[in-house]
Amino acid sequence: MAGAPMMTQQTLQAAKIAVNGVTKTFTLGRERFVALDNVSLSIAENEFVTVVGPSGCGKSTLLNILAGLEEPSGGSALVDGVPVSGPGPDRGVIFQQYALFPWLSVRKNVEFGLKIAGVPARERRERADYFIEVVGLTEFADALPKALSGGMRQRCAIARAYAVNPAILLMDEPFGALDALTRVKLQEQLLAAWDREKRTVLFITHDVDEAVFLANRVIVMAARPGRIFDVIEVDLPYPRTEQVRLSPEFAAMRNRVWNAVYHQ
Ligand SMILES: Nc1ncnc2c1ncn2[C@@H]1O[C@H](COP(=O)(O)OP(=O)(O)OP(=O)(O)O)[C@@H](O)[C@H]1O
Repeated sequence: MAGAPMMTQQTLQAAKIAVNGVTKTFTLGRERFVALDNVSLSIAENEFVTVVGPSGCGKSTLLNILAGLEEPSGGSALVDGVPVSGPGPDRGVIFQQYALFPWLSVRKNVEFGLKIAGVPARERRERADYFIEVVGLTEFADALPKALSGGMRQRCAIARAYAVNPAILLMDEPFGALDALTRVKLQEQLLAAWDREKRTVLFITHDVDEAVFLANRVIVMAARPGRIFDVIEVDLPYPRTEQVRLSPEFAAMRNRVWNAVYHQ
C-alpha cells in the first residue's frame, strides 16, 4: 500500500489523533533528506496503535511531531482537531531511556509532574500511590532508581506518565533495552493498565511480536522515504493472555505483519 489517502475534514475532527499529509525533511549539509513523506493516519480515542518498520523509516520523527518536539515541514498533526504546537500535558511521552531523577524515590518521581502542575500534596500522594500500585511497584515506593532493575525503572516511568493523567501516551521503544522475559511481563502490565485506565496509545517498536500483542492496529512503515506501507487490524481478543500469545491466530497475525515489514 502506498501513502495513505488524505483525510476528510470530518475524519480529522472525529479522531483523537489525526496526521494529515505530514512531510518532514531534514537538511544534512547540502543534502535534503525526506524522513516522512505524505504520512496520514487517524487514531480513535482509547485505541492502542503500534508502529513497526525498519530503522530510519521515520517512526521516532512521527512520534516527536505528535509530542510537539518536532515541527512538520508540510501537512498537519492534530490532537482533538487542534494542530499540535508544542509539548503539552495532554500527551505523556515515554522513551527507551527511563528518564527518572536518580535522587528522588519512586514515589517522588511519580509525583514530580503533579507537583509541577500544582496538585496539592495529599492528592499527589494518593495519585502517585495508585499508579505505583497499577504498575506493581508498591513495595519499592520509597526506593531510589538505582535500587531498581531496568524493568522496574521503566514501570516507574510508565506510572509517572499515567499519573499526570494525559489522554494520550506516546511511547518510543519503551521496552527496547529490556530482556525478553521482562519485556513480555511489561507488555502484559501495560495492557492491564490500559484496560483499567484507558488511554489513546501510540507505541513504537522494532519487535513484530510486541507490535501484534499490544495493538488494536499495527502501522507498518517503510523507509527512504519514510512512509506508511500498510495498516493491519489485529483481530485478537483482549485481555491478551499467554494463551492468545501462543495461539495460531496470533502466529498468523505475526506472519502477516512480518511479511509486510520484510518484503516491503
Ligand atoms: N534531527 C535530525 N537531523 C537530521 N536527520 C534526522 C534528524 N532526526 C532524524 N533524522 C533522520 O530521519 C530519518 C528517520 O529517523 P527516525 O529516528 O525517525 O527513524 P526511526 O524509524 O525511528 O529509526 P530507528 O528505528 O533506528 O530508531 C533517519 O534517516 C534519520 O537519520
